[in-house]
Amino acid sequence: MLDHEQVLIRRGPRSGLPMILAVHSTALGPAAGGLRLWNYPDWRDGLADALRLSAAMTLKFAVAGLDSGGGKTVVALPQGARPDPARRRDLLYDVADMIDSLGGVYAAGPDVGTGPADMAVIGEVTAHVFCRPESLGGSGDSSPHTARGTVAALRAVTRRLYGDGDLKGRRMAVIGLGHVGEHLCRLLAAEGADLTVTDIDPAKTRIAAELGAAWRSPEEIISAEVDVLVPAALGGVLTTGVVRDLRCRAVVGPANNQLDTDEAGELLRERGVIWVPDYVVSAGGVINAITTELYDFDAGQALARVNAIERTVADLLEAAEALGVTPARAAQETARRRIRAAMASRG
Ligand SMILES: NC(=O)c1ccc[n+]([C@@H]2O[C@H](COP(=O)([O-])OP(=O)(O)OC[C@H]3O[C@@H](n4cnc5c(N)ncnc54)[C@H](O)[C@@H]3O)[C@@H](O)[C@H]2O)c1
Repeated sequence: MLDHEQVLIRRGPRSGLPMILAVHSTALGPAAGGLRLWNYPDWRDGLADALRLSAAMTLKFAVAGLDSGGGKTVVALPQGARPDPARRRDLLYDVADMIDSLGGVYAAGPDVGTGPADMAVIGEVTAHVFCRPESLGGSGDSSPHTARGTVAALRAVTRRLYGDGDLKGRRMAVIGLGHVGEHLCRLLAAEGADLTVTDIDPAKTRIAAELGAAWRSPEEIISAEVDVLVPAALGGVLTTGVVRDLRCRAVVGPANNQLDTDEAGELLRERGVIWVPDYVVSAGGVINAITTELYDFDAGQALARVNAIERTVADLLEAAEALGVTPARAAQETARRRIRAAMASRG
């Protein structure tokens, strides 16, 4: 059964590239979600990605308490192809026309392969875009807000484990010192957390030295004896093998799609390791962008919504315990309840 409200599939008239725009749900409000520019063996794999990612955005907004629905756009590049910089504008105009044709049902932001500069080009054609550069009135880079939201989630988990949300002296092991990871480590260092960090890029040891953080290899950090392991690199980090080796009390980070398999999720629960779904932890960036650009919140109101991730995570952990389910299942239930209530109130 098609779970989505609408899916547009087009060959871009200027670029010739396959483009998929999936609107999963507008039950809570107009849909939003990133534009992914990525390589796929076949354009249909891009379609599968757009369907999966747009449904995940519905969950993300519903759990975050935002009145937005899930959407996503994928431009499927052939394997090994790189977008031609001279023809990037063609590609972005093709996407912009597609977005504009929906008349505000869906707005796009950046995702893998795109950034604020691309949103500026899309904004030349349609108003339904967010995360344009700040110089153009957009909210720009979302990673500082994603990092801020991650700190809020870490506070909730720390309170759950130790009775208070003070991060001072708490041992945190951060995997990945990229855009989000570096901001996050700076915030955690300012709170007095005891940091261990890693990255595959040895140049990042400079950040560790500056913050007084211990450095481990990516292999070693998995079994570091810490309070919380914080994945902030790529997806799929939690395989069953990795979960068996964990010596932390919780895994809470912004990296997308952390669970390699459902089995790994079950094993976390059996081992008594708290895991909070990444789409809840990483919502700060999109919360800031959507609230400031699409809901006209001021910076203070947007920050309050990002910090509210602490309450969201605390509620999820409580519900999970009360129902005897994982936080992931509790998050899905929360989302379904909100969406059902919105649909019922619309009749
Ligand atoms: N940027 C945002 O606002 C945002 C929002 C939501 C989710 N996320 C997710 O957060 C994660 C980090 O995003 P980002 O924007 O910081 O990405 P990024 O590409 O800037 O940083 C990723 C970092 O991880 C490192 N890395 C890659 N593989 C590694 C490994 N195996 N071990 C250790 N380090 C490794 C890279 O060298 C890089 O420094 C991603 O999964 C992203 O999807 C980001």
